[in-house]
Amino acid sequence: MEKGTWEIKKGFAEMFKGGVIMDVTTAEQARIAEQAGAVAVMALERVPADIRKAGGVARMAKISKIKEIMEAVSIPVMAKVRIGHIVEARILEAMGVDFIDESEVLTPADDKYHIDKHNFSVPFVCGARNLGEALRRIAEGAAMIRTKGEAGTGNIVEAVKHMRTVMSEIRRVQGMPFEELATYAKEIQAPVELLQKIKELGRLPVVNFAAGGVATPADAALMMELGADGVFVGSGIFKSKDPEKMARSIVMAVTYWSDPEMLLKVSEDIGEPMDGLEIETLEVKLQERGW
Ligand SMILES: O=C(CO)[C@H](O)[C@H](O)COP(=O)(O)O
Repeated sequence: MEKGTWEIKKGFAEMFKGGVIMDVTTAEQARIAEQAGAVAVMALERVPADIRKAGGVARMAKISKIKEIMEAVSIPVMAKVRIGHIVEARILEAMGVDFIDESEVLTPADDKYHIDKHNFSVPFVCGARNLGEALRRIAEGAAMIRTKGEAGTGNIVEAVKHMRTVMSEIRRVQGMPFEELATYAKEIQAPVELLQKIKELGRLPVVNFAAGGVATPADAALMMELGADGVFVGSGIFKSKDPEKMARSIVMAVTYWSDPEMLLKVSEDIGEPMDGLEIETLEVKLQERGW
């Protein structure tokens, strides 16, 4: 099969729809994620709550760590690179990871430019807080979008804000006559061709997951209710008191997000969720990285 075409990259991301992608830092965590029913894992050095706590520069995970995770599971393995770090991305592509996340959770390598993702065979996912940001990333070649939220806080409010923003901007585009699209494209700094596509499809042209701050099964189901195609969870699982239970319950909640009886059942026995942080108290907002 031809490798690395736009259709293949985009189609691969579509296979994750309705699923949960879990951040993992060890082979052991990757196995927990796979057994819980994650559709993919994201290899990184530390989960966002720990990155936030430790401060300093957060980079691509150690090669040995990523290899260990790739060997431990049969589901796809994603890994993060710093925004604009072309070489970290080339290294991950050479390793054969399945997907790259050009992520604001790591310290940016470039304060102006994101990676030209068309230059890679491996597909990329990128974060966005609004439609303009999502479309700029897609124009650069991202085959999947995730709303940013505020990673590592266990606070769902920013994830909700970003998903609601993207969805309401899509609805606005749907109602716009064609002659207004060019001006709106200029306003949100997005290519007009992509806005035309959105008007046609009534959604983003790639899969859009929610991320950043999911800490309970109810949080995960809320993001599905708001229109997410699936959910990324990191700290919410591995900073909870019982990661195995929490991972399983979050997967169930994403599958049965519209069934309150089922949500009640899967929310009953999850152990203690991670501690949460108020957004107003944060010194660093990861969501502000990238543009
Ligand atoms: O950047 C990500 C998506 O790839 C993180 O996995 C996600 O944002 C995790 O956030 P949290 O730790 O709050 O669940």
